[in-house]
Amino acid sequence: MATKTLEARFEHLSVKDEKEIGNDRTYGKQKGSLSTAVSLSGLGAAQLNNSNRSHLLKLALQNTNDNKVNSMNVPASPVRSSQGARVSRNTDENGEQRTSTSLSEPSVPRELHLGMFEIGKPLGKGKFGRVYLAKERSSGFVCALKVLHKSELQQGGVQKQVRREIEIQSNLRHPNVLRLYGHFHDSKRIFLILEFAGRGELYKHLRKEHRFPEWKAAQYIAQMAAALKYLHKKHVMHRDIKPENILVGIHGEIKISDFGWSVHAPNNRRQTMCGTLDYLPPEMLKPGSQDNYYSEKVDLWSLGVLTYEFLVGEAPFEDTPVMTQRRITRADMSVPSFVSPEARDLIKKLLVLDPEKRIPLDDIQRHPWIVKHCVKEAKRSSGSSKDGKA
Ligand SMILES: Nc1ncnc2c1ncn2[C@@H]1O[C@H](COP(=O)(O)OP(=O)(O)OP(=O)(O)O)[C@@H](O)[C@H]1O
Repeated sequence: MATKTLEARFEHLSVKDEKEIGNDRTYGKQKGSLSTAVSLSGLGAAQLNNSNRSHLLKLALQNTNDNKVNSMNVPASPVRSSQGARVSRNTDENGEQRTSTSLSEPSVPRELHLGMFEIGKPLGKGKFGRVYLAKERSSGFVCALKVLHKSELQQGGVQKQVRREIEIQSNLRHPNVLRLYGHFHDSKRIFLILEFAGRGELYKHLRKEHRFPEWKAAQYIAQMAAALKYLHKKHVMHRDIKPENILVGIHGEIKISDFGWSVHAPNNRRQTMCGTLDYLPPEMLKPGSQDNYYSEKVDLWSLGVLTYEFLVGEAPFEDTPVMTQRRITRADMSVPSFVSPEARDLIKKLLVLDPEKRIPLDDIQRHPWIVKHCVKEAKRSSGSSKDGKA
């Protein structure tokens, strides 16, 4: 089935709650033929060996289906969310209020639930979530399923950020922004159905290559500029642009991810590698700076840091935490001589202390360094398609 059709399919699914789907319950034993029990806690089945796994997962997911309550029978009172999506509030038998969000207005509402997905290999683990490759059973649509434990979100005090991430990301549609197709939850977990980024984290590619050649860096920055232009037009500022928050699609295209996490504790790897401050713009370091003291221009500063790190292999203000802060507030950095004059020019136009004086996104797309590498690439690929090459 064509991708477009499959995506459309997700857009028309309404999101409903489940009763105890995949609760920390042990499956398998009740099916006498199996001696091994599968716990779906944290989708722990991923730790099973391959021969058992697919069969047991099938059984476990089938079981969750058997236990599913048809929540569509529960009377609901529709209200509007801040994003204009229709939100229904139902009360379950435990008195727990459950909320379901309809992303669009499907003529025949369908619910999302774990049983719709075949769970594959783990893709990674974040501070609060585990991410699995998954396939929607009826369409074969491949996606990434992110599982967040409500108790962990609560402990970390990040429920609001997750809610914001869901609200923001589910309304974004751009080739360089990771899609969030939908979400659902049970009493313990929240499941996010995400676009699968086949080539994984950009951060890992950068560490492996140490630094990118100029043509590659320029193409990534052009894609970032296009994505940020789209986001800023929608009044969304990312505020946490860094290689760890960028994924790579199957065709090598970048996908910005991690929305609504700007106040989220930074990734451990970066803490241990080079501190947590590297991408912070000077206006966010000012004492007492609040959300409303800075604008979407913060993303331009981070784009400058990103351009530098792509080309040099390390961030421009990398130092001890105190020195990094000091150097950021003075824009104190030097670009190594192996970086081309055009790239250096763009970095210097982005890493400007006054947010209003940073080069605008439109001008980035017209900058000689971007034009040089992206036009060449466009010509190369149109030439190869004329030749009938892939
Ligand atoms: N859509 C996706 N496609 C492919 N891999 C993914 C996808 N989403 C996440 N991953 C992988 O799973 C890992 C964990 O992702 P997750 O979003 O939970 O955490 P994170 O953003 O890396 O870290 P943190 O939670 O600390 O911000 C990622 O680092 C990435 O390797």
